[in-house]
This record gives sequence, C-alpha cells and structure tokens, in this order.
Amino acid sequence: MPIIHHSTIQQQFNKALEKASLDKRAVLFSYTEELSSFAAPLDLFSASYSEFYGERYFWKEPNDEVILIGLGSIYSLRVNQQTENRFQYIDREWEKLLASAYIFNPFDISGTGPLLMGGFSFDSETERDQNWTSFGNAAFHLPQIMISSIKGQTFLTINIMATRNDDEGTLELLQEKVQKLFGSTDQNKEISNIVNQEELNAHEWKESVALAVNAIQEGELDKVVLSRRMRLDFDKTILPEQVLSRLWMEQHQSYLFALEELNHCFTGASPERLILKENDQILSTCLAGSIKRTGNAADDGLLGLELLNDRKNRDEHQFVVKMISDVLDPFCIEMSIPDTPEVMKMRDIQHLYTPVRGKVNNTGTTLLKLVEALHPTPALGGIPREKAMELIREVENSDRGFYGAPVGWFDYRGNGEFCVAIRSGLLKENEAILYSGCGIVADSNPEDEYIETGIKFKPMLRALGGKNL
Ligand SMILES: C=C(O[C@@H]1C=C(C(=O)O)C=C[C@H]1O)C(=O)O
Ligand SMILES: [Mg+2]
Repeated sequence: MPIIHHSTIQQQFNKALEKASLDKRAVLFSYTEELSSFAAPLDLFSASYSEFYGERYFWKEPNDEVILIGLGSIYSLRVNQQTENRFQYIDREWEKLLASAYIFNPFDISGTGPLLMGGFSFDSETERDQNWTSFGNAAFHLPQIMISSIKGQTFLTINIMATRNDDEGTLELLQEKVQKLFGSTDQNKEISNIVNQEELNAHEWKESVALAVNAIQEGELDKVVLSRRMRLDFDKTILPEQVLSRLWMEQHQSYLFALEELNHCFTGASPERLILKENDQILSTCLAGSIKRTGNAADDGLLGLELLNDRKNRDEHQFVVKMISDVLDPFCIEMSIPDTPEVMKMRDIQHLYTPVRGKVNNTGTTLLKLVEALHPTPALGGIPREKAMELIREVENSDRGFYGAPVGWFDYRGNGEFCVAIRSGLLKENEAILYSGCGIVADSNPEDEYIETGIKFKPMLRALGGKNL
C-alpha cells in the first residue's frame, strides 16, 4: 500500500499551486516514491478498470526490467493533421511543460517520474480511417497515476496539472484515489468469445504481393513490406486486461503494450525494438527474415539454421541492417554492429536479428529525433523508403493506423524506449482488427508470404481465443 502522506508532499504541492496562481496557467506537479510491495502488474491494471477504462496505458519490455502502468490522462499531446513535424511538435510541447514543472523524484532511474506513453501512426501522409481517428498521427499521455516496476524496484508517481482553481483538496482527492486503487480487486469480468473470424481480402493481398515482386524485379525498388488484416467479432466487449494477460503468458519475451483511447485499445506483443535510449547509450534492433516453429526443439534448431543460410531471408534482413546503421551513424560517436545476424526464437516464429548499439554524440539528440530518423525502417516500410511508401499507399486499401509504427514511452530526463508495434490489433468493443505483414523482395513467393503473415497473426489470435492455431 503506498503511503504518500508525508508533510513534504503537501508543502511541495503548495509551491506548485503558488506558481500556477502567479503564472495564471497550469503547472505540472509530479511526485515519486518507492513502494515496498506491489501486486502483480496486470492485477493492478485490471483493478483500475472501473475508475480508468478508456485512459489506461501499459508497457512491458521483454525482460520485465521495465513495466509501466499509466492510469488516467491528465495531459495529452496529439497530432491530427500533417500540419507540422509531429516528432518535433511532441518534443517541443513536452519540453515546454517540463520547463515550469515541479518534479520531486529522488530516484535517478529512467522510467520513474513524469513520462509520456503513446505512439505514432505508421503513415502521417495518409488520413486515418474511422477506426483510428481517436489515435490520429500521434497520441501521447501523461498519466495521473503511474506505477513503474524497474529492475525489480517499484515506484509510484502521481501527476497533477495544478491550476489556480486547485487547492490542497486536489492532492487529497488523488491520494484517496490511489488508496482506493491499491485496495480494490479485479471484479470478475466476463470473458468474450469469438463469434466470427475472417481474413480480409486474402486473394487480393496475394495479387498485390505478385505486383510488388514484379515492381522489384523491374528494378523500381528493392524491398516493400505489405500487410493484411483479419477481423474478429465477439459476443461482448473485449477487455484489454484479458488480452494482455494471455499475451503475458504466451508471448513473455515480447514487448507488451496497450494504449486505450476511450472504447478503442491498440494492443500487441511485438518482438521488435525500434530504439532504446538511456542517457547517451542507444540500442536498436534489426529484425527481418522469418521461418516457422514446430514445437519440436530439434526441428526448430534445423529451421533456425536454414533461416540463417537462406539467401532470400538474409537479403530481407540486410536491407534493414544497412538502413538502420546508415541512419544512426551521423548521431553516434561509437557504434557496434555484429557482422552476421542471430536467430531470435519467439513462440510461433523465428527471426533473423541484429542488434545495433551506439553512443550519441550530442545532448540535443532526443529519443524522438532518433525515432523520426528511423521510422519506417525497411522492416515495415521498404527500400527506397519513399518508393515503398508509395507502393504501400497504392496497394493496401486500408489504414495501418498505429500498426507497424513506433509505440513506447519517454520520461522527463529524455530516456525511454519504442518498439515497432507489430503482432498487434485494434480492439473496439466487440470487434478486433489484427494486422500482419511481411517483407517482399525479388524472390518472394505470394503463397509463402501469405503463410508467413498467417503465422504472424497467431500471437494476437491465440490471445483472443481464435481458431486454427
Ligand atoms: C511486418 C511484420 O513483421 C516484420 C517482417 C518480418 C519478415 O517479413 O520476415 C519479420 C519481422 C518484422 O520486421 C509483422 O509482424 O506484421
Ligand atoms: Mg519475411
């Protein structure tokens, strides 16, 4: 149970109130303390349903070293149109908010203190369709209550946008809310069941793969990633906590994320890191090239070797390695990239994987600048980037929304992490749309790529109780 009744917090809050009153505008007040004990993260997420449904944000990185639960949005940054650079806009507004903030965080640990959780759309030059309007081209939230579990230690951060209309009561109310949250248990919620499962435009998709292969063979481009969708209908509203808890059990070595926007939730279990930044250290991951798993360790080992030695998959992968290293190079004073990829084994699939480490050369290099430079990598877009984007716009007759785009968090010190939001889906009440894509290169075969995308639906499909797995 968190105990945030030290007299210091009230004194600090009073200072923020004074400033808000003097400045005649809202001032961020943020207070962090360590918690001695902590329920299972997903139990807490689940218990927050009645108070916070529609404004909950969840993040877990593969090793459980950073788990973030954000509840309630007290400040959000959104970009709806392509009026200006969305990455710069978020960076600038965040910096402005922090410039006048009162932050009390005795811990020099990234992921504690005020932070934004959210993501970007895949393509800001196309319009979001009705599924994705509430997400826009970028949606980030500063949670009112945030629980961070960082390398085994747990922290509580409360955030308030203090205005001159607030008084001591505001803080007390929030403290009560926190106590209530930690005291409540999950109400026994009913599980939703699938009543309909359908792949959308499977035939047309294979045709568009053949078309892309043609364009590549003609020399118009080298690689393009094409995605397709699956639609699921349920007998009742799907709850993100239920999906997350299945993903937690079944896809533990992935990034787990959930971003609620009222009755919509974008969630998934992605194996792909876009970029991690901790002070001047950065880490990106090239992930491309895939082969199935069988459930038999010996067979999987052989398949892994086959993948490592397969020309087509190595080509697919190498485009990503080259692009990520080229993009990060100007930002770095040191970089290290292994010469050959390794095999990353997930529950349903194996990928070629190359980590790229670097040390940034400039304190002005924000995480979002790196995200901007990297997105979309050829693991989700293609080579050359613009040509691939044009082809995607032309042949994919639907909006990717946040699928395949950067989703993650960054804190007030500039540290944070983004994954590439694949193996994901949009939950909207009793309907879900799942996304899956794959890299098309000169010797891609439409039927094989179709099968590969089928495997990539599995993590979400299984978490949702789907069939044919
Ligand atoms: C596009 C997806 O995955 C990407 C495509 C891969 C491939 O084609 O081999 C492998 C990993 C990801 O970079 C997806 O899962 O939807
Ligand atoms: Mg592939």
